[in-house]
Amino acid sequence: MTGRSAGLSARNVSYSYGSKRALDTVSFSIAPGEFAALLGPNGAGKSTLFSLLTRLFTTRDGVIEIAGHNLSKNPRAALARIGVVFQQSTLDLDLTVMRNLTYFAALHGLSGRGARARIDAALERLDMADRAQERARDLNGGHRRRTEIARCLIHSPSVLLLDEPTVGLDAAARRAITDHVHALSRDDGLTVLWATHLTDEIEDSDRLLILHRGRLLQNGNAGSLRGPTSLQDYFLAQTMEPA
Ligand SMILES: Nc1ncnc2c1ncn2[C@@H]1O[C@H](COP(=O)(O)OP(=O)(O)OP(=O)(O)O)[C@@H](O)[C@H]1O
Repeated sequence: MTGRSAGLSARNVSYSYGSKRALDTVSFSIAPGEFAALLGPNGAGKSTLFSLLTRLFTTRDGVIEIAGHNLSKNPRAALARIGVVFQQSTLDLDLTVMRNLTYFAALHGLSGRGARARIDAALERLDMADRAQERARDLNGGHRRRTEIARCLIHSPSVLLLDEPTVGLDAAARRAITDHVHALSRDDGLTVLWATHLTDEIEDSDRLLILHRGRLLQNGNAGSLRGPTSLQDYFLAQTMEPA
């Protein structure tokens, strides 16, 4: 399978740092148009999984497929289909929003009018069009994040990976960003994997993946999994350490 039809999947993926097992036979599959929340406490293995999905690290244990491309056999094609927002901001603070995005477009071989049209569309999608000429340094944290999300759309990826993208933001900015990214999955058919440890960023219709100590404890519809319990209580019950 190729193209937008295949979403994101991991099959029996494991990873160790020396003798420390950080991921243990993790398997899941996220369909196009699906928003999957990867929920786990600190140290669960979320960043390790992101490092494998973006090929910062590689493993021989397990198979990762992105938009139908096997990541270890066909890394170029697979990586071309993902848009990534890392935990740490990677904007150049001295450049304007537009220059940051133009630079990124050029890295993907996009220039001229075609690039400009994609950049304008991406900024519009994140309600950032009127800030295109502002310096990144002058933006608040929420607008910087929205710039980064717009940037990761420019090359028309089919899978978005966001590693705790709301860290350090206030409640209003967090809400704006979670709403924007939910809309990207629902309305544009993007496959989204969103790592977080904050349950209020997750909607009942989302797929919920609970990762704890490197193992995937739950994988299913968030509303069905939590039932009558609040997601926060459900998550705590799943991951509580014995006293
Ligand atoms: N370079 C490393 N060497 C040894 N152990 C590591 C290394 N990086 C991470 N770990 C361990 O692997 C496990 C998973 O870490 P990871 O950073 O993937 O978790 P996380 O869910 O992203 O946590 P956080 O939310 O704190 O970023 C943890 O027990 C962590 O201590």
